[in-house]
Amino acid sequence: MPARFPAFSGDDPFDEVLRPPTDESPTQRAMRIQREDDARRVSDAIDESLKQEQRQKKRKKPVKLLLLGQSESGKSTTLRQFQRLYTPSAFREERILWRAVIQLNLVRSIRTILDTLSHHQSYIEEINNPGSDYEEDDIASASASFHPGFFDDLDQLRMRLLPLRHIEALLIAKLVPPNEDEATHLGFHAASYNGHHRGGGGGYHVYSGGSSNDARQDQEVFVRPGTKWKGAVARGKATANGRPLSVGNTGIETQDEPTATLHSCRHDMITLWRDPVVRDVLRRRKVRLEEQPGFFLDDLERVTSLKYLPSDDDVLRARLKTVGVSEYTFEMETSAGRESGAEWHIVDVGGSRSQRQTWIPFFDDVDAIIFLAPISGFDQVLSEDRSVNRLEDSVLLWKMICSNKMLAKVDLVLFLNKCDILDRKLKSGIRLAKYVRSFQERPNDAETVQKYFRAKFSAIQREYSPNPRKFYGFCTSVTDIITTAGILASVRDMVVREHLRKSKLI
Ligand SMILES: Nc1nc2c(ncn2[C@@H]2O[C@H](COP(=O)(O)OP(=O)(O)OP(=O)(O)O)[C@@H](O)[C@H]2O)c(=O)[nH]1
Ligand SMILES: [Mg+2]
Repeated sequence: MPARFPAFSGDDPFDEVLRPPTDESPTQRAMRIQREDDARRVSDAIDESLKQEQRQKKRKKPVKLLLLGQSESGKSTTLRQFQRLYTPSAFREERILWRAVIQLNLVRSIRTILDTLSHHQSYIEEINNPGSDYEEDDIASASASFHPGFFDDLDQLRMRLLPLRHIEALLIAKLVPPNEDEATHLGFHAASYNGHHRGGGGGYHVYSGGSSNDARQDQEVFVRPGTKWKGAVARGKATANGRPLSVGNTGIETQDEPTATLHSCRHDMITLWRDPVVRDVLRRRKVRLEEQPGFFLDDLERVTSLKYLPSDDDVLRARLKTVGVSEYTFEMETSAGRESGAEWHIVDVGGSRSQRQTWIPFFDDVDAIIFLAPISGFDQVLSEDRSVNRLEDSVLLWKMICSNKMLAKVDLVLFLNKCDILDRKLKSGIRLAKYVRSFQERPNDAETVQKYFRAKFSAIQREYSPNPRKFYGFCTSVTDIITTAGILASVRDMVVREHLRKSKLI
């Protein structure tokens, strides 16, 4: 085959062109050297500016943090803590928008109490039925705390609390976008009746009547992450000509109706929650509202006041389920050492089982993962699958994350979360060994239990990680402002340090 180009002579083809002319005069030579020096200076300046740009880019590359864990593990709460600490003015401005969420949490707690009482009442009716085969002792024990007229009083209370049904619908319409179909049942609800309610399922419903809103009202309220729902609530707060605008999808809200109604119902709600008989029924039916997310019954007076503005603590304790995956981007507002002003992307995901396949695209280019394992859930089941123990689910998820090859180089931060609830449970006499046999005869106190879990989760990390990596474990209660501030500051410093180290290696 003929060669397309003449054979390469070995001489530099540019030599001929660039070589100084042989007949160059001294003046021409000086001018040429001057030109070449100028050109070199320009070229060096361009090189330097390119390098600067590159350095700038490396420095500007945002810190990317991914929050993972099962539903209700505390991911969104951790994100709120980051926002509270590092973008405090934005967090403060948004507090009022959480009022609707907290009001809904409260209304739902009241509904749970009334539902529990209804079920207990129908159980009593059933066991008292002449044809029933219940033992005398069962009957006596189930009815023990009821004084004559209790159920009549309860019926009247129910009637007076009827407006809460409308308020619940209003608040849901405000928060939940229309046409959303992913939602779980109010997990706690089903749990409370599971294995207790032997009656025919009848009983009264908390609120009379039925509507197409009933199905929505039985679901756990959720939002797609981002600020859309906040926009909807904020629009609801806007005023035109001094008059409040209609809100959400219903257009039926008048003057801040939820606040006014909750205020007018407050005495009845307080009576219900403080009643020793009601507490006794909740205890018998193992309904531990205090341990449930979005618990505000102990703050009824404050939360139902007409001028209620959620505190930081309230915002952290509010419950709003996440569906979907979203990146929250913010610049650290406060001075955070050298990294003040750095851009952070924190990815918050929905943790329920149906949501987990949406996590994978976010595994790319992550600096660190905070994995939340709520260790207080050792005696609970998932609300989306009641055959699965929560702790077991967390352990399996942790194994999956540790062994995932895409995440092999990502640093892992583990939050063994909800330690405050764990502590209360252990103190109330619930024994870990009953649910985790390998715990054996160890002392059933918070310190030993936390140490045990820490060792187990660390061992999984070591065993399942494809290669050694940085790993940090903390025992947390992410609703607690003071302890969490310290932990997040450590996490921030650690993540930033590693981020810079990796940027320098690029
Ligand atoms: N007592 C207590 N409550 C907590 C703690 N962490 C979170 N919570 C509460 O638990 C509830 C659930 O927390 P979220 O942050 O919404 O959970 P999540 O992981 O984002 O859940 P999904 O959005 O469903 O995936 C909220 O009401 C929180 O206030 C904790 O350490 N202690
Ligand atoms: Mg969430």
